[in-house]
Amino acid sequence: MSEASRPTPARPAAGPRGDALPTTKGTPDEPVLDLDGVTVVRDGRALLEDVSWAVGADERWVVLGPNGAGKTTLLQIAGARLFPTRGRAEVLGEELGAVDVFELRPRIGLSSAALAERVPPAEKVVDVVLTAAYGMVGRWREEYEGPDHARALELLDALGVGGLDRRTYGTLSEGERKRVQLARALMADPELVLLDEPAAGMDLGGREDLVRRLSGLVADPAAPAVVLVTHHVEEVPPGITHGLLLREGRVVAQGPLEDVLTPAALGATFGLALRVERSGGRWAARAA
Ligand SMILES: Nc1ncnc2c1ncn2[C@@H]1O[C@H](COP(=O)(O)OP(=O)(O)OP(=O)(O)O)[C@@H](O)[C@H]1O
Repeated sequence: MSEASRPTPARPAAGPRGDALPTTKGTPDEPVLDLDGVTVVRDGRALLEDVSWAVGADERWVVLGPNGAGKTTLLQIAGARLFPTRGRAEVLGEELGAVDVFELRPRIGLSSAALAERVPPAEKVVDVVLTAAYGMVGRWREEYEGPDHARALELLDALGVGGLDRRTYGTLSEGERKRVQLARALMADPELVLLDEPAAGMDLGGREDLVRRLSGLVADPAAPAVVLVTHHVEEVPPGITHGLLLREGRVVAQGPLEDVLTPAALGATFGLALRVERSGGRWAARAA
């Protein structure tokens, strides 16, 4: 299945080896995301209500909220997969509704459950990553060049799944799939990286390893803007600079992370009294 009517190859840049995630930052000085009064209505119900939010090119955001808060819906707007019912959304300087989204999407690295479900189980792991260079899911008749193949292998390696490139996607564990999805999100040298619950389904060791690798990504000044969605403050990697809290489609709080991850704001978001602790750049929350 294809995301784009005409595949447009991206030009990935070579990056460092090892633990570092090879990425290159985009150029814009303007916000990579600029939402103004965004409302999304389905079946007469507002899934997002009057959301105004700007993400700068140097910022790394986490979006937190309970089940059904609208986090994925917000990421779908940010990924140019969904249009607002009301309000205005600019992604990478382009207004949704006034731009060809098929040209916009290859500039965005998206990792989401919806996209993952579209990967054919028989697809080779390296191809799951490679096809992102063409904005596609599922290999068809594209010709991939040597540097693209090398970059896909490099990304798989950097995410700790370097030995799985010849396996089929359907044979991977959930944690392995998450890593492959992340490699795919970074493949096309995106200007904006959107990660929807990247640690969901991972065991404790896998989660900690992923948080460490994501921390390396968000700490890299050369990396693009990142927006990470999660339910758990424990999954917020050190280096995340800003937070947005959502409840029932509305923004409860947004801003610098330390101002947002407070017991009051998190308590209002999740609907219970919380204790919040920070240690070594990591966060933890439990019922008070
Ligand atoms: N196409 C749709 N039509 C109607 N309702 C929808 C549609 N898509 C999502 N919803 C509803 O919108 C609400 C927000 O969904 P969304 O997936 O954005 O929440 P979320 O914060 O990502 O939730 P979770 O943490 O459980 O993944 C949910 O109640 C969901 O059932």
